Amino acid sequence: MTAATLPPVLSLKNIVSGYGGLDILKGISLDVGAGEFVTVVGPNGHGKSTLLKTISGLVPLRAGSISIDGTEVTGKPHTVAGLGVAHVPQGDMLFPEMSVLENLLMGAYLAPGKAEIDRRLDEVYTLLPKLSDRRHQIASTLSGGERRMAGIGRGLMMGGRILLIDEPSLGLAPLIIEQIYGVIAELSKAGRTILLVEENPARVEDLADKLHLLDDGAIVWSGPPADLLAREELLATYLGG
Ligand SMILES: Nc1ncnc2c1ncn2[C@@H]1O[C@H](COP(=O)(O)OP(=O)(O)OP(=O)(O)O)[C@@H](O)[C@H]1O
Repeated sequence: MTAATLPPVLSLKNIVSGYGGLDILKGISLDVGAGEFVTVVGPNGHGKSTLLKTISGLVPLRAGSISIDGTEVTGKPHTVAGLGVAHVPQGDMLFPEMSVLENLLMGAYLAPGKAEIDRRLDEVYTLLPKLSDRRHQIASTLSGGERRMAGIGRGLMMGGRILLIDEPSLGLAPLIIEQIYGVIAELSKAGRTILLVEENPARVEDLADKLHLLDDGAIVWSGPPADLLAREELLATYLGG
């Protein structure tokens, strides 16, 4: 079978979710193939974080379906994590009084045993050597960039093949954003499947295979990042520039 005929590893069909009486996602469909890097861009508050939380089961699905490797999932967080989906949430969500190592180990709560935990830890330290240097440092004393790396490292400790990454550049200085995207590019090159949400399409121009533009809980445009960046009218209408 060629790559084009392989079933997607993650497939969303008409998903609807929200909070209280309000639907935030209003029927989203998208596929992510094995090893693909897909980005969803859109302005603040239009449902990007809700999309990732719905996939990982943190926000209940109201309609539609989510499939992983062709099998529909129930949406319970531990079930989704057990299928290899790791969520790197916005704002790191580290345990501030724990060390880097303790935070990383929290990510491996579903790992089958110590040997597998050690294997994942080695992999994280190889990819993110700074975390190895700072393994005994308390998380609250890390810099913003180091915290973001620890958040990504904890996601990798979940053993995820499919990474859901929520606005990794949020609140970071430009140089640090470059470093974080360098790490994400390495993960992609190493074959991880990535679904990332971001406000700024230029950040993923050279990285993403496919980009979806989200507006008010619906996908209004899909294509390669360079095509969106060339469409000034779309950028002005949906992203304010
Ligand atoms: N727990 C919640 N309860 C009620 N409303 C919520 C909750 N979380 C998010 N919302 C609302 O859902 C909408 C979409 O929020 P979401 O965080 O998904 O957007 P976003 O595109 O990721 O924006 P941002 O980049 O600012 O995080 C917003 O109007 C937000 O106020």
